[in-house]
Amino acid sequence: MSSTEEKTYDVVVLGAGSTGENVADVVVRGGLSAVLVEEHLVGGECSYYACMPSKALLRGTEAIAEARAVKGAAAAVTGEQDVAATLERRDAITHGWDDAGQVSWVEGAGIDLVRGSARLDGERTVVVTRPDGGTARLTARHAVAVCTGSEAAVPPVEGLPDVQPWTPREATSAKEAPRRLLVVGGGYVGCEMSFAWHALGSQVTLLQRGERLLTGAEPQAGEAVLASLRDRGVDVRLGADVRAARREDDEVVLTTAEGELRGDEVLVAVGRRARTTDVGVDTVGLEPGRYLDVDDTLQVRGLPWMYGVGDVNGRRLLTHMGKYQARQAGAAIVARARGEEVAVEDWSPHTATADRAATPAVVFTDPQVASVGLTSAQARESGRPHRVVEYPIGSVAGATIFADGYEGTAIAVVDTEREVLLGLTFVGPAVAELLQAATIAVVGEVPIARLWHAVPAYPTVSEIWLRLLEAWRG
Ligand SMILES: Cc1cc2nc3c(=O)[nH]c(=O)nc-3n(C[C@H](O)[C@H](O)[C@H](O)COP(=O)(O)OP(=O)(O)OC[C@H]3O[C@@H](n4cnc5c(N)ncnc54)[C@H](O)[C@@H]3O)c2cc1C
Ligand SMILES: NC(=O)c1ccc[n+]([C@@H]2O[C@H](COP(=O)([O-])OP(=O)(O)OC[C@H]3O[C@@H](n4cnc5c(N)ncnc54)[C@H](O)[C@@H]3O)[C@@H](O)[C@H]2O)c1
Repeated sequence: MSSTEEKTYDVVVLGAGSTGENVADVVVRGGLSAVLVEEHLVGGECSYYACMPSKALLRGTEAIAEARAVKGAAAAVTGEQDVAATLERRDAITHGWDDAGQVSWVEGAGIDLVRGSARLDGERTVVVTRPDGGTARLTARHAVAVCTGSEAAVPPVEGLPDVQPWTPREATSAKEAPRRLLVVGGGYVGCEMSFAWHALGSQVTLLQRGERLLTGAEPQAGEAVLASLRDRGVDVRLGADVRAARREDDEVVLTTAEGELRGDEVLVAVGRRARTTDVGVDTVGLEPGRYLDVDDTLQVRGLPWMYGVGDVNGRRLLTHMGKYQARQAGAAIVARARGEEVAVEDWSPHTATADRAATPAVVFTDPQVASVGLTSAQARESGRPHRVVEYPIGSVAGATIFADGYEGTAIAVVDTEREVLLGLTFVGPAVAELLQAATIAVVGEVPIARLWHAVPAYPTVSEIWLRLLEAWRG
């Protein structure tokens, strides 16, 4: 495309993260033309600075812990983790931050790609400033899908921006472990990165503002993760109030209510904010910097040609949910382009109902926390009649085989009126793989009476399902 070229597509997608790629793929499969505009790496945060590198940093430690938890196998673990090799494996998993593989997938999928920074310029129009300074003007016949994601939020702490804190990007791509790492925020990123860098050699201090870690999860999850972090030597301070930050030579100094803390780096992991500041949303009457307000077909309210998909709408900041929304939004865009009816009811092919009712998530700490649907607190707030059932996972035969001294807990929230599951949380080693069965039970609203026929194979950890049913029956 020459620097002045103007081009029209059926669909223009801003941002080629995991969400944008999927929107483009679905609409092209539906017979529409699509272009993706990307200013950094095709594949987005997940591939290069989030899910993939963070899990790569954690996996070695997890594999060692699994072997150490089995008498006999433990004897084979005679050394320490090879930190350099773990970082090399992380680098291989991120393809050295080179997106050539994803670019070739985009080409193979029949999607056009334009490199550069995209801004809306009124209805259905996007202006791209390319790396060479040239511009391109793209017009959408049917839809503009804004999939520009989110970025790290920085709390209003005096001096914090000046100390150049690590964001999750630096925490997932660092080339070596800092000797002392201060972590502000005890949510997903703060907990996962505290485990990772502690195991890779850093002395970690984790500062969480509230009285619990992982505040959105069942309290048992935060308690188990807290105990495990402290047990392995991470200094976790709850109720921490970071008031100021400064650099002194090579040190970062944080001032808290309890005094000063010193580190070599500070990771700020206090949540995200929408990447809508420089996307030209003001040219279509929206306020920059806010999450896009969308309906269940991911259409921006009041702007029927515009969709906000993935992190940028703030509904569920998870890769798999962004991709799910992309499938639903893509199907809605195709249907509307064909003049077909779009089904707006729950669980239709065009709506992202699971965002509200059945979002699965895993925190990859040790223990892992795997959850779907409502927690007990959310069930309480919803006012639905429900009962909470809890059972220790360590007492099922499969867990005894899996690891000596397995500790974990399963919590089921049951709708007492309809006798279906509203939500499940598993806390324990390797519980991530229990989650899809739970997601199917919640999404399918499988009656408890039928779940008795879903017999878990013996001796697997899935036997926890049977124990939960027995606990429910009493
Ligand atoms: C440390 C960390 C670990 C995580 N781990 C997990 C995990 O294990 N599992 C999970 O499900 N989720 C995880 N997440 C969340 C996950 O990374 C996000 O939910 C996901 O990446 C969102 O995808 P997206 O495509 O919506 O946005 P992004 O991946 O942010 O993609 C947006 C794209 O838009 C581009 N862009 C932005 N503005 C413009 C513009 N103006 N012009 C052109 N291009 C633009 C960006 O460069 C980017 O490539 C993690 C997040 C973090 C921070
Ligand atoms: N495994 C995964 O799926 C995974 C991993 C990482 C991130 N994510 C996604 O990314 C999102 C962002 O993660 P995150 O950890 O940045 O946010 P988060 O919302 O999970 O946690 C932020 C935490 O920071 C605390 N906090 C806020 N302000 C603070 C302050 N000034 N001082 C100290 N603590 C403060 C909050 O109480 C909260 O517990 C997550 O919500 C999740 O959706 C997912």
